[in-house]
Amino acid sequence: MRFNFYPTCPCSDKVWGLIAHRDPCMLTILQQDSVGGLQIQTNGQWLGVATVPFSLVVNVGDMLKAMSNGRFQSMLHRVVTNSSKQRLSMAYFCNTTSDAMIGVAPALITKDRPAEYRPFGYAEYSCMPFHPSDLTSIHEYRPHRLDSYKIMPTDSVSE
Ligand SMILES: O=C(O)CCC(=O)C(=O)O
Ligand SMILES: [Fe+2]
Repeated sequence: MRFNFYPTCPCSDKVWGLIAHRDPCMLTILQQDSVGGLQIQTNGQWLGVATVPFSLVVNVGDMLKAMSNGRFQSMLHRVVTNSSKQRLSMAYFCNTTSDAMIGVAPALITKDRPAEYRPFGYAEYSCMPFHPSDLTSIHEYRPHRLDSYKIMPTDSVSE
């Protein structure tokens, strides 16, 4: 569980509350107050997540993306700062144990949709640094950390 406190920021056009990232866990259950500021990236566009009273935001993490063979997407998200209102959010991260091996659920591997990821340890994954561009060029495309475990289709040899 993490409490995120975002103080008011006089340079809200230059400072991120939280830089763009994907959650590394299975699922995040987020309670946010009414200030707003959470944004998700979809089709290259940043969209604000509405604040709905008494509701929770459920965010898919990278582990669920891998286990579902990409059926569930872990969204890139960030938080912008606000020059006049402080903000509070509470994130509950649903995690595997740190020694868990993560793999695509066998029932979701088919001939038409082979496993997209090789098995990996959650501990190794969660220690992997964010891509350096996370800290510099927020707007650029950056590879997904899960891509390190992607199974590349082998070129078939034609006769
Ligand atoms: O504060 C928010 O709305 C998002 C928090 C978040 O993305 C996180 O804690 O991973
Ligand atoms: Fe997050």
